Amino acid sequence: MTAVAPEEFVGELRALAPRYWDSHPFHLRMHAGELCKDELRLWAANRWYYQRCIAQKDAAILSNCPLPDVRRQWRDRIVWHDGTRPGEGGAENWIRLAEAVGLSREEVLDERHVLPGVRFAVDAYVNFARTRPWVVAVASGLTEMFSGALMRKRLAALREQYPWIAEEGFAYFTHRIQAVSGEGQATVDIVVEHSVTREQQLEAIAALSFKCDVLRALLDTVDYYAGKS
Ligand SMILES: O=C(O)c1cc(C(=O)O)c2c(n1)C(=O)C(=O)c1cc(C(=O)O)[nH]c1-2
Repeated sequence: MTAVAPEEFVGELRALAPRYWDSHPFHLRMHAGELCKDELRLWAANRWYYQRCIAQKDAAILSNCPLPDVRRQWRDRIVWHDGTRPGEGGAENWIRLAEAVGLSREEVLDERHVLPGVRFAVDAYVNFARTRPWVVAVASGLTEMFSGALMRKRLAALREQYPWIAEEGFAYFTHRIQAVSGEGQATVDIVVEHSVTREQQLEAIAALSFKCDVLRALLDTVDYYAGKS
């Protein structure tokens, strides 16, 4: 099988957009202002588990990647999430969002609200990055092609529909929206450059599809338990 041209390959990756979680019923209810405080709290506490595992996922990619040029770029992601000192970084900003919706730092960090299905889905993502070739693991992060638009929509909806959430709580999104525009393109460039054969291209497409399943599984679980506690 011969590899398709880069534009066609990127088109195939983008064609997975309908599988992305932006159209998940839980997100639609969030954007419509239909979630109660407890449901937003459940979401924030469970998304925390995703946020805290992303740096480990990225470290797994780093450890499997033999190319200094790629590693140099990729390590910035770990710094972005962890910050350079305690009290900074994306993960910390997620905790501030959780606090703004009414959770204590302690109950976020001890993961008492993290649901089994969420843990399984996120752990599968980290294990994927640990065990698959580094470029395939990088491709699984290509949901970033779709996340900028979703985060902009979410930020506007949260400000408008849930005015009781203090503005400090939104630092995660305001920072992430900026980061993702650059990172999203950089990820596409790495995947295109290093997926040379058709088999590698197909593996990258399958990886993105897997990641869409991870995100959907996470939100299916939250949606199932929302309003039940
Ligand atoms: O809020 C969102 O909808 C959303 C989605 C995604 C994504 O599509 O994977 C990420 C993020 N946020 C995010 O904040 C983030 O740091 C992030 C890292 C990754 C990744 O796979 O490496 N995805 C995402």
